Amino acid sequence: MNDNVVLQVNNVAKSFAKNKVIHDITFEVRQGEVYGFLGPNGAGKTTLVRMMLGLIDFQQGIIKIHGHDIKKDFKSAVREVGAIVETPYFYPYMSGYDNLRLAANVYDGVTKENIDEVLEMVQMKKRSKDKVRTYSLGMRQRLGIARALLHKPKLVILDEPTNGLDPQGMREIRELIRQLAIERDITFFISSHLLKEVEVTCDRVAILNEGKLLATGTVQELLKEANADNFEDYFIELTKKERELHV
Ligand SMILES: Nc1ncnc2c1ncn2[C@@H]1O[C@H](COP(=O)(O)OP(=O)(O)OP(=O)(O)O)[C@@H](O)[C@H]1O
Repeated sequence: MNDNVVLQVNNVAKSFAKNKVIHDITFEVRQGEVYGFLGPNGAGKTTLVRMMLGLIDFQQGIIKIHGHDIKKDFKSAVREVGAIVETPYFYPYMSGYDNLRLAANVYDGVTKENIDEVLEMVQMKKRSKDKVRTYSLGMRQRLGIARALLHKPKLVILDEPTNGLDPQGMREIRELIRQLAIERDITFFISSHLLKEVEVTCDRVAILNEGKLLATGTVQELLKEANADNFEDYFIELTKKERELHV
């Protein structure tokens, strides 16, 4: 394996009963990049994220995290991942700090210093002694990212990280992700249906539609290849072509 590769998804397919929802997908994510997994509602993003975390099984292909096969070497693979899938849950009547302390019990060797460090990283140190019920949605999301970082994972997976946030909250999360990737060399895999969000946050993107991977690359590369000048037009055209093939 190339040391630079943190996530490998190789020829992966998944069906629910007879309904194939992921079709032979292959891509890889490199150390330190912010990778956007973009697709309309129902494309299969959450399904793939859950497969990557070992939460659901799949019939075909291999998923490796930092070289560890999620099926054959589950413990080593998940040790390398931090994730937020859906809205992170916290005990509302406990402080942010105490919530993290509780979460830290799950891992070996996470110290008080590690908790302080992740709170600092997401700029939540000042509010960490306040009860979570007093936090805004954006603050809860930042605390969720702190929790995902506690065991120093190689890869952080965020499923729709700005869902429900106002524009200011969205920008804060976006800037935090970019900052952590650049300053801490943390690799992010972000699933989203928000084009603008992915365009401004991610180094490279994969476009998923009806369980099929239609394109991968930087936004600039994709636009150049298709001779398009705006990402929204490109995306709608690309997914429309695919839809038309099926009518
Ligand atoms: N447990 C399940 N049983 C049967 N079908 C499922 C199950 N989970 C997901 N699906 C189907 O798989 C397809 C992909 O769903 P998924 O939730 O992964 O899409 P998504 O891209 O995350 O969409 P959204 O942006 O709306 O969350 C959909 O057709 C969905 O109905």
